[in-house]
Amino acid sequence: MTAQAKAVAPDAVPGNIVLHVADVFKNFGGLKALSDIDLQVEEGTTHAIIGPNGAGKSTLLNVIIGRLPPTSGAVVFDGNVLTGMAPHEINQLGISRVFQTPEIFADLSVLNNVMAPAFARRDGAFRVNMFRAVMDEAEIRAEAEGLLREFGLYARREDHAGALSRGDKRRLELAMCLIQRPRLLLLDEPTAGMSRHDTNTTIELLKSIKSRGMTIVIIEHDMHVVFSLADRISVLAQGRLIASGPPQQVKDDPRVKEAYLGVPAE
Ligand SMILES: Nc1ncnc2c1ncn2[C@@H]1O[C@H](COP(=O)(O)OP(=O)(O)OP(=O)(O)O)[C@@H](O)[C@H]1O
Repeated sequence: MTAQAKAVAPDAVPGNIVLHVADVFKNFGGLKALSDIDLQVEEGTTHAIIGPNGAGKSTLLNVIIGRLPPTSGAVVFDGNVLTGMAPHEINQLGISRVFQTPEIFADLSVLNNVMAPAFARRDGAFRVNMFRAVMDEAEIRAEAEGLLREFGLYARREDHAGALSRGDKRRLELAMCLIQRPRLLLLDEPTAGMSRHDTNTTIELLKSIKSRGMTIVIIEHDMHVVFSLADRISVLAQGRLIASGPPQQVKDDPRVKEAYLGVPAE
């Protein structure tokens, strides 16, 4: 059976698995960046993907969002095989990604940055959440302002987004994702380069997003962030998934200690 067929077989994917990375391999020439990755993300959970530098985390994220085709295997989201789809089609299905380098419109106001994705969805650029087609500008503005209040950016709403601090830009990008009401939020090192204070603010924000039942996949180096948020942790090392499970189980796994500390597993 092919990986793709296996991924969509009804008995292979339990009902509450929203994302299934099924037997994915990714080679760059002779380099095996990902080998035999099988990862399942349950709806409503926060699933962290961790691993030492060069383990394959960014490659995995890029395969999920369609920026890189897998060499073999498939990614299935909510019953849809994503493999072969363009990144914007994957976004339309309800997957939003917050990038390491915030992708915002620097010359637009903070408020307009948050409103822009909602207009795009309302005006037909997005297929899902069609109820948004009836939203008028006042409703979109009210929702955007609400998000900015929650994210501590309301006072800056008329400022150019380019003038925000690094931490505020990342929170703005998060608000731009949330106004699209994604079903899955992918976070690529959301606190990279942040001060401890900014990191803690972002953790609290993500906890609040998580408490609404959002499914989150997070790639993160900072273990304080990982253990503050994750319900499940999957560990990549040299392109292979070496452990996956609840945080304490993963923390105690000798293979994980070996991957991080170079201490041989018993
Ligand atoms: N486009 C590419 N072409 C060739 N090799 C690549 C490419 N992208 C990544 N690699 C290689 O694949 C391996 C996995 O890289 P990847 O960036 O996915 O790791 P990572 O876990 O995200 O690392 P880091 O934590 O340092 O960002 C590395 O050996 C990297 O050099």
